[in-house]
Amino acid sequence: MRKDKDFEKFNWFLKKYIYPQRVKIAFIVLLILAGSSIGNLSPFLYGKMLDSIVAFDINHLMRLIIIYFIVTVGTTILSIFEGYMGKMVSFKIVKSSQRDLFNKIVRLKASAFEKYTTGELISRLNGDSEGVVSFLLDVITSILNIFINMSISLYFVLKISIRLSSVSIFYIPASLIVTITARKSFKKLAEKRKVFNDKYFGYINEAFSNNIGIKCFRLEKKACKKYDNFISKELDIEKHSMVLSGIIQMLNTLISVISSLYIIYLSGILIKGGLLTIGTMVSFNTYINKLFASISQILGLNISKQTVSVSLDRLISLISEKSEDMEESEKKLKDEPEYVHVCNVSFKYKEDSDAVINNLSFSLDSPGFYSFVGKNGCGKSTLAKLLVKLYDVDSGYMEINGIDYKNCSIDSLRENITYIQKEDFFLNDTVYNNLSLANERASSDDIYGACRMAGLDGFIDSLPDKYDTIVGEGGSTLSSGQRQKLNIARALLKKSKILIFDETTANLDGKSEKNVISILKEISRHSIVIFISHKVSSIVQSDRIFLMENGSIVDSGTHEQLSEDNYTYRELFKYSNT
Ligand SMILES: Nc1ncnc2c1ncn2[C@@H]1O[C@H](COP(=O)(O)OP(=O)(O)OP(=O)(O)O)[C@@H](O)[C@H]1O
Repeated sequence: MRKDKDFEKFNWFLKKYIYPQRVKIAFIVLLILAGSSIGNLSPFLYGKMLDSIVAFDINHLMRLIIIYFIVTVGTTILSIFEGYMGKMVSFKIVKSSQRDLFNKIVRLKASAFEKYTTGELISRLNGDSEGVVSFLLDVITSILNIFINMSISLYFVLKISIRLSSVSIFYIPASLIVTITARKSFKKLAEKRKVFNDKYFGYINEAFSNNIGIKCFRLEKKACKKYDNFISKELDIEKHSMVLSGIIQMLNTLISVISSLYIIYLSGILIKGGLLTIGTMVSFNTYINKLFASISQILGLNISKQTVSVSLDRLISLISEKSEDMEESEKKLKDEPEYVHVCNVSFKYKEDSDAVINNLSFSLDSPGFYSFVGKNGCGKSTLAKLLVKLYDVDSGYMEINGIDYKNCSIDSLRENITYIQKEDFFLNDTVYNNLSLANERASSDDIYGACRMAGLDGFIDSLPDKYDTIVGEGGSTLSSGQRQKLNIARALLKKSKILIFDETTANLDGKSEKNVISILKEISRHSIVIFISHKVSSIVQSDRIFLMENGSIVDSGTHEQLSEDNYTYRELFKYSNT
């Protein structure tokens, strides 16, 4: 059963990534075979040269030297060419599997994304496929060669002396026992190393991306100490690996030494009895070593398979995660959306956690400025995420323009709903390119116009390279208010009929907030604007405010109505100024 599983996963990888390169791989195999067939002549020639020296046949020795020189140069040229081609093919296969993995990762469902840390994903993307590809290519390109080497060596070994070849009766079973015993330990070690790498990359990513927090809380020492802990854990793994390799190496050396000494002892007896020459003894030694090297290569591949199988499991488990495109539904929004209905919706992030959205219902049937307010953690942002189908509801029903969310294509939904999330989303690119992410079709004039409306034109003009200024990783060179204004400009560029803003005015100064709200009010004349905020000054002009508590909507109305009728609402904004 286990074997079948292993076969299945290796077969899957072979078919998907190695098979498309079959012609080049076949050519590499041919090069290897040609190289090793010529190379196999060397020990034979060497033995003959020694015998010519002993026989004082200098003319024959000269001929043999010339042939030996040609054979050596020829094999080297073939091996350089084969090495180059091998690297190219391996690069292509690794990159094609990494491309697929990257495509998969960026399309993972938000819920699947939460299962892995960033470091874990980086570790799987970079570390796992390379190991698998190099192992499989190694097997494919060397297996034939190994068997040819084995057959040729075996032929010469048996031809030179059957009595000397009896050493194999000890060597082969002894080596097999060592390999089989070592396999399990190497697999366990590989699993341990992968888990370590995931945590290590996760920590590095965390430490670098939180560098300001680390500075502010004076955590540099702690951060370095934690890094030292990682080093000592890695050292433990390395030690374990070295001890294991050391033991295996020791056992293999013992097997080899015993075999060699046995050969020398027996050769002595045979030479004394005139049954063997010094030259043939040297040739025999070289061929038997080649034979043993081929056997140990096969056994080595068997051990590597255990390590690679761990990498392959990790690749497959990531590839088999649910991605959004796997669930892409057929129904597309034909027209621009005009209404959204949410009926008795409930949702929890994890199976075993409490519901974050509880029997929530509301309808937005016409353009307007709709605000969602409530205490921290009451589920406002979660609701926004459900509205763009980042998560699927557990129960209840959501529809947009008559299409059930369950059947509505994610592409068409997100094309028609602009969601400006609370967390910043900026690439380390120019201001211009960051803006055009919202709408690739937007012209320069559209982009300049949107920035003017968002109150950004003065600021952008003051930048050294204006719109070509690089904003830094995550927009780190911009202030939080400037980032929010850029987000408003993005929303203006996307021009959709439904817009969701999650705390988009939280960091704006009074004047900028007023400007942004008046723009959004203007947009809300023909679009549905959903606005999440803790600032009463941002929501006071809303056409309707939904008050949320524990994942449900408990009341709704205008600011005046709620202020008058609802105690919770009054308490919520008790300390805010309008
Ligand atoms: N990815 C997640 N996985 C698990 N739980 C989550 C996740 N995101 C949010 N939560 C939990 O869901 C609840 C609602 O969070 P949500 O962000 O929707 O609240 P909110 O009303 O927007 O809060 P705030 O006003 O503080 O922004 C919280 O208890 C939070 O801990």
